[in-house]
Amino acid sequence: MEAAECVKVAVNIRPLITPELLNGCTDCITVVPKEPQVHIGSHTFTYDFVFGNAGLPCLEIYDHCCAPLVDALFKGYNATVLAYGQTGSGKTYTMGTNYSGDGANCGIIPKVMEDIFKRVGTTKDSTELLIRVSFIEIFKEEVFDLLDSNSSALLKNDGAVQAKHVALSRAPIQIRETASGGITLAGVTEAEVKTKEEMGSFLARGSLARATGSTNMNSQSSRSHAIFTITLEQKKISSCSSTMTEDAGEDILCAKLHLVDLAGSERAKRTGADGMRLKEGIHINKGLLALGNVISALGDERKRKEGGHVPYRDSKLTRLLQ
Ligand SMILES: Nc1ncnc2c1ncn2[C@@H]1O[C@H](COP(=O)(O)OP(=O)(O)OP(=O)(O)O)[C@@H](O)[C@H]1O
Repeated sequence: MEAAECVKVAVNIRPLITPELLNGCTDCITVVPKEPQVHIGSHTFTYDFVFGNAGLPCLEIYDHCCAPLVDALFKGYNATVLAYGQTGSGKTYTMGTNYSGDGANCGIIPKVMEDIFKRVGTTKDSTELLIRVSFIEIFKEEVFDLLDSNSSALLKNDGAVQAKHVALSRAPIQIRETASGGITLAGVTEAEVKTKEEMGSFLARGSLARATGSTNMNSQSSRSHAIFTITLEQKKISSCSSTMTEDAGEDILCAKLHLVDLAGSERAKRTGADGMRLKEGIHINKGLLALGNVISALGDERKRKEGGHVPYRDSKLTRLLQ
């Protein structure tokens, strides 16, 4: 992959929602026709893609931004999709991390699942595949396992309210560094899945267990960064001559796709947050600042060439995505 292709930035403009229309809000973003460019007041911003409003149709986000990453996953490349934006801007909706398994959600993760299992169907005669998922959240700088089996047992009986309680009372997971410098999460659930439905059930279970709360700007605001990780291990079946082995020079090809729904950046004045919500907001903004610093350090070609410091250790979010 060319360096210039390593990071792509797309903006997805959501329509005004009912409470905003009732408050007399109007669109403040103008999309430049046929260009990936938007105007906000006197400022102009250019991205790789613009979806929604007068840009490309929202339904095409997956095809333009994520299908190439799923393709790369099957070729052994790691990739990350991050949804970043102000609280209430539509990150959870876009990623599909409010998945309930009823098929109504057309967010990015449900489409990734569909695409992966379509591809599995076409390679199963030549390749043995092992697919695992984990789903964690970083809430107030602590990492929690959204697929913790204790919470799933309670979920069956008591529904969402109980799930929220369990999510908050669980023991946090420790981040460990391996001898080779890799990052692992001690004891995190890594569930093996064989079908799209099975993967969907883990997404739905974790979505329900995630910490949410109400603020002035979003009645169902995510108070945590959520990371749904799909790990794909491929081993060629020896009787077949697979191009995979020739490409990678390895018998087993392993790659991860991280799908991240970040908590929204907030201004306490506008969210009306105080007490616990305010403390959550401070942690959220700190994590997002650390992420921004890491991305700028990586994006600075001169610093990168000089082997400049990348501040991964400034937050759990950046350590995990390291
Ligand atoms: N593309 C869209 N079309 C229609 N409604 C949308 C769209 N995107 C978001 N919404 C609606 O906007 C509201 C806020 O969306 P969402 O909860 O996804 O925001 P968020 O960025 O995840 O917020 P937070 O950071 O507070 O968690 C929800 O009611 C959601 O249903």
